[in-house]
Amino acid sequence: MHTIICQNVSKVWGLDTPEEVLAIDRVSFSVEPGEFLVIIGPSGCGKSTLLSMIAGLEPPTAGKILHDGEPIAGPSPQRSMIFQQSSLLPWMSVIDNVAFGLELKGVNRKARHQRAEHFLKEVGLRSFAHRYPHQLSGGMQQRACIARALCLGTDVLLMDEPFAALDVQTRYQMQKFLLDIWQAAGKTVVFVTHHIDEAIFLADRVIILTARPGRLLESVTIDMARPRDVMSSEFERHRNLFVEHMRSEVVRAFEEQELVEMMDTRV
Ligand SMILES: Nc1ncnc2c1ncn2[C@@H]1O[C@H](COP(=O)(O)OP(=O)(O)OP(=O)(O)O)[C@@H](O)[C@H]1O
Repeated sequence: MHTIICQNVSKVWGLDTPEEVLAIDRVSFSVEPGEFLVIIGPSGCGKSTLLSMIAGLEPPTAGKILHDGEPIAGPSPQRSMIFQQSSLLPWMSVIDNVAFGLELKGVNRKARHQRAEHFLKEVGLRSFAHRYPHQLSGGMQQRACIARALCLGTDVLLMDEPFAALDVQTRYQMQKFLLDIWQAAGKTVVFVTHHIDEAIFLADRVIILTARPGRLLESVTIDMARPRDVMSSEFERHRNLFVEHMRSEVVRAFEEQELVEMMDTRV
């Protein structure tokens, strides 16, 4: 069985208002259990919109989204979102943040701290358990968010440009770290980025969306062995293929943006 199925999914923001925007247009794809799927596309093409519908934070305007065969009717602990900015609660220690989902489920303090400690160790943050989020670096905060999702026993990690705010070195370390965690934990990952190298480095398969409205342009399987060498000719071949696929879409997105800005500034 597929873990996630999107069938002819569309999303219109501001339906029947002057601000109506068709963000996603009849997109269909599925995600296998344990697959690492990356969604890529030009700015504003609807990547975050699609992810928030899979998370159950927004309903589609048309079409169906299923998780393990069941229609997604709202958020669920089985699907955890990880955003560009850490969503840790600033007034709670790291361990309380990681254990927070279990607290909501009524798990007692000792049991939830034991489980949270296990996942903090997995992400290399055991010695930071009693610090507060502002005492952690950006990369460490994102690792704590991943630990929180794993601690909750989530099936599917939905990641919306989670490393975009990090410097290049930390971003690379976090990509390697995420692959290790994904391989060890056997989770399904749906990861949004507009960074071609990040997509090729991480993905089993990449879905490319067109400029808005986001439609499915291509689905590309990345059949390179891991760990992937960004300097290899094989990586370069994939990079060129993606640049080729995306070039016209990026130009289209940019032209449309310019047009919108021109209309906005017209008196
Ligand atoms: N909550 C919202 N209300 C109204 N319109 C929205 C909302 N969220 C997104 N949109 C619009 O939907 C379109 C797609 O936006 P979305 O953020 O999904 O794109 P994206 O591909 O994730 O962009 P980026 O790569 O720049 O983050 C845009 O035109 C955006 O203005």
